[in-house]
Amino acid sequence: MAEVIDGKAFAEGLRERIAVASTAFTAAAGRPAGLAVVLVGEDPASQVYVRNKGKQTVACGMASFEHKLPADTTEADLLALIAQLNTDPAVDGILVQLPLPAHLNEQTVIAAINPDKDVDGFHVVNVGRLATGMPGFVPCTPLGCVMLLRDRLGSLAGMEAVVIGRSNIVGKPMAQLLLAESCTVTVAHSRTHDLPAVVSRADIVVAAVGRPEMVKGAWLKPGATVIDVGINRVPAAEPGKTRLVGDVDYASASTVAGAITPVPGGVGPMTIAVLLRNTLVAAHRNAGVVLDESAL
Ligand SMILES: Nc1nc(=O)c2c([nH]1)NC[C@@H]1CN(c3ccc(C(=O)N[C@@H](CCC(=O)O)C(=O)O)cc3)C=[N+]21
Repeated sequence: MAEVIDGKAFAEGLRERIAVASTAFTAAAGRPAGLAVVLVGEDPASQVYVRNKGKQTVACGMASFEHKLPADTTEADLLALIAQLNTDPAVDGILVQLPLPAHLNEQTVIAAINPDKDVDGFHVVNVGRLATGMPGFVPCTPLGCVMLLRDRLGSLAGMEAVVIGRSNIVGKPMAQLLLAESCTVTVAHSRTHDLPAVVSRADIVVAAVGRPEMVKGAWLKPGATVIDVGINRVPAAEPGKTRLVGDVDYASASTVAGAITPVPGGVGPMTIAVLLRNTLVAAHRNAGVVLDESAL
């Protein structure tokens, strides 16, 4: 049976290290690091995530600024808020919760964020920095996945990595990060011919397609390390209830893989912990205080 990669426990440890560094930052800078989270609309799942982010931000000794805007907010009003946060010296990181309501253009909104406060790493400037190996901000979910992989495998150099999914927020940055770790990287997607054959050569499989339990154990190379980014709510056995499953069929995959992240308790908790890490890094850069990033 595969070893379970406990992302929840790893994220707790990371948050403890962040809290220590955050206290030191507050002493050195004379103010805490600050994260502003902007939520447009009343999507219940988004409200839960935003609340959790706020709680964990405060628990790590940082300041949390929540901006909840009505679903019919105009683009001009949202851009005005972002402009204000860009110049607010108490705000080091800005996160605009996605997806936005359909009348708001996500690319326009992300482009308005100061790249040096873009702790999600979604701004084209940070995408370009990642692609060219310059320091910037890396999207939280893929960075959390690489932390789990490095913790389990040490150097990833030379390994065959297959990323399933090519989204801007997970698949593409994940591929860039694995390339920077000197993996041989394949990006598979909905148009890939013979996905099982592609997956079967992977030492590392990252599933980020948003299709419940799509990746089967029989596709895997025995001993492979499997990172499941999927968070899918599906009907539970009990009528009217739902349960959370990943993009990987855990029951079959865990009999073939060497190690696997569970859902929940795998990649999800890492995403928020890395967001706090990016915010603390942003604060040090913005305040000109030196941070030993290896301590995180
Ligand atoms: N600008 C922006 N940045 C984001 O990073 C962002 C976003 N928009 N929009 C929504 C998605 C989703 N997301 C998650 C964060 C934590 C968990 C998480 O902690 N999940 C737990 C529990 C899940 C549960 O019980 O519902 C787990 O997997 O164990 C999941 C999903 C961040 N997102």
